[in-house]
Order: sequence, then C-alpha cells, then structure tokens
Amino acid sequence: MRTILAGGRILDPSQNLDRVGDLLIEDGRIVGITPPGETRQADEVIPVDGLLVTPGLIDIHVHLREPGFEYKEDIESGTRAAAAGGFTSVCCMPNTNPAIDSAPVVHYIRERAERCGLARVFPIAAATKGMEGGQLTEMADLKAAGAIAISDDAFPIQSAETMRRVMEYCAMLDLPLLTHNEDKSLTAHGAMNEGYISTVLGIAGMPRVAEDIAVARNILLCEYTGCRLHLLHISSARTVQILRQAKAKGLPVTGEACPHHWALTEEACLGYNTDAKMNPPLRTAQDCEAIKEALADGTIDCIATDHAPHAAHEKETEFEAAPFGIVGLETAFALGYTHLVLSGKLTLNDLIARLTYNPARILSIPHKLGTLQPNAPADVAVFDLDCEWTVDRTKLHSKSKNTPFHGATVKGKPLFTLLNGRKIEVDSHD
Ligand SMILES: NC(=O)N[C@@H](CC(=O)O)C(=O)O
Ligand SMILES: [Zn+2]
Ligand SMILES: [Zn+2]
Repeated sequence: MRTILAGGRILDPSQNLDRVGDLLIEDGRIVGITPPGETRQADEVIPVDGLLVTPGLIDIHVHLREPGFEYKEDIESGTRAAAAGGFTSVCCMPNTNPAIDSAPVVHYIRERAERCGLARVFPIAAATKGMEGGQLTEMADLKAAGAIAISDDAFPIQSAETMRRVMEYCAMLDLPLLTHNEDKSLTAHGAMNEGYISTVLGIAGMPRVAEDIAVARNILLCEYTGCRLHLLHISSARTVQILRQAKAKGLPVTGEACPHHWALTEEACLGYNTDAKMNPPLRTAQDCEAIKEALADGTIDCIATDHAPHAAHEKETEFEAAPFGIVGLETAFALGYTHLVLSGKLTLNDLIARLTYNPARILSIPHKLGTLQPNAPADVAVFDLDCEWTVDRTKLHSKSKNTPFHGATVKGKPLFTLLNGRKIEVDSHD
C-alpha cells in the first residue's frame, strides 16, 4: 500500500527540513520525499497543495479521564479531540479512578486506545499509590507494562523525603519524573493567581512563589539524585529563571508550557469566569512574556496542553467551587501559530519542534516518533496556515467544552492526521 501526500510544504525540524515536495508512505512508514509530481504510482494520492505537512504532533500532558470519569472524557473522545488538533500521540496523566498506579490499568488504557485507533496513547503512571503521597508505586512493573513516565501531577508530592525516594527509583529505572510544582501550604483555599485581580474579586490567591519554591526544591533534589526531571505547565517568570540556571549547570531538567499560560492573563478570570480557572493559574502579562521568551530561546523545551476536561455542570458554579482545568487539544496549534509565530516570537520551525521532536525526546517516546525520517511510522499532521477561524466550543470533539477561548479568532487550522499512514479525518470545527 503506497500513499502520496502530494505537493505540500513539508516541515520537519528533526531533519532541518522545510521544502515543497511529495511525502511518500508505504505500508504505514515514511519512505522519503521526492520533488512535486515526480512519483506517480500510488494506491492513494492525497493532494495537499498550499498546506503545511509536519510530523504528527505529540502532547505529553493530557487528562483522558478514563477509567472513572467518562462523563468528562473517555479515551475515544479524547483521542478524537487529539486528532482534530493535529496530534497523533498523547501521554495521559494518572488521575483517573482507579489511578494509573498498577500494571492492569496501564494495559487497559493501551488496549482501549489501540482499539479506538485515533491516536497513540502513552500512559504516565502515578508515583505514589492512589496519588496519595505515601507508599510508592511498583515503578518497574509499571514501566514493563508500558508506562512512559512517572507523575502524581494533580496531587503534587509535598514531602521532600518522599520526593527524594521517588526520584531515586526514577533514576534507577531511567523513567522521567514529571512534576506539578506547587507548595500547597501557600495555595490552600486559593483559586486564582494572587494579586490585584484576586483582591478585586475577593478570591483567595495562589502566589507564584508557591510554584517557584517547589521548582527550586525539585531541581535541588534532581541534582542530588540524578533523576530526569520535567517541569509541567510552567506559569511563572521566576520559575523560568530557575530552570534556565539549572540548565546552565547541565542538570537533566526540561520544562513545558501550555498555550493558556502565554495567551491569557489573570484578567480572564474577571466576571468569575470558571473557564479561566486552572492550576497553575493564569498569571500576568510579564509571566506570559517570560514564557514566550523561554520558548524562543529553548529554556522551555516543549508545548503541552494539560487538556483537562470538566463537565458543564461542574464548571457552572461559584468560582471557588469549580474544578481546575480547561480543554486544550483542539486549540493548541492555532494558539501557538497565532501568538508565537505570527507575532514574530518563534519561527514556524521552532513551534513545530516544540510540538514534535522535543516532546518525543523528553519522554524517550518509542518507535521513532516526532520525525518524518525514512522508516519512521507515518504519523503526520496537515495544517492550513492561511485559515482564520473562530473557536466555537459547541464544535469541539472533546466531551467537555470548558475552554476560555470560545469566540477567539485564531489563525492556523489542523485539517487531518495520518496515523501509521492511515488518514484520520474528523469533522471540521467550522
Ligand atoms: N491543570 C488543571 O487545572 N487540572 C488538572 C490537574 C493538573 O494538571 O494538575 C485536572 O486533572 O483537571
Ligand atoms: Zn498539574
Ligand atoms: Zn495536568
């Protein structure tokens, strides 16, 4: 079976490649690139003239909610949302019910994802049983079952001693540890960034220093234990500085940023907008600038969505009572293209690198993903960069509609993906 993606602008940061050509795919793998029109025999020709062709995007931070919270999202709806956003691989967080803290749950998720066939799913296993911060999980078993990394994400480990032991196991097993960085003693009862707006709204704040302290501690423990540390959803300018220093020292630390942390500020919470409530919270314009700067200079290695679906009835409540989190898979590319590339902060190549090759390297994702090199699985994304569109929550494929970007006009539209060379087409957002 031979497929040609014909006549697109093929951009692959892993090979420093950016040129118009035909992408040849055979039996689910990339064969190579030929000049437009040169190769003629194929079982299927997909014309992509004027469109952008990249490696399928990789999101290393999503919440698929299955098992346990299928009313918010399940593996099928979550991977359909991924495909609609140009993603061919996602890594899912363990705050499910039961948590991803035992091998059978890892197997269950992988099998379900395989059957859905919309995107690859790599489970991230919990660091502690039930993410309770106590007894450690059987990380070797979890790795053998297919867990790609370790994290207690939503339930950040507060005890430095527990964190040290988790890191020692991760180092021994060569598993990356992903940390949600929050000193809970500083954020108790908080629901948004601490500052002028939280005071105006009368809402308890979550100061940036709660993130900065946890980041500093986790980096010091990373230095002490030799564990590979990845900082989830960086939202604070000071955290960016600390990460930059750690990298200058040569520590094995990486970081990610989510689109909402550069595209929105705490002002989005005005009017008690629960769709602007997430953890870490939206901060200030100065923090947004620092994040964009860090994405540009490589201090922040990758872009992840922290896709966190919650049902309407959960968000339609008082600000303090609403759960933290927003959906992100279907808007991430456009928010990157619009706010980072069109504003001149990042080159298109750098944006794609932070959505493909870099996340693949951070988690050592198997099967040579995040690249269009010959023999790699044909996981591909196709975008229309000229398309301007308005985000409409009712058109999202995710089961949940909790986005603060409803009504926003953005540029750059994911059209379809190929997964193992097979076209995955979902309804357009128009
Ligand atoms: N980010 C969020 O605001 N929410 C996440 C948890 C998390 O990522 O910490 C969720 O699972 O809903
Ligand atoms: Zn988190
Ligand atoms: Zn998360």
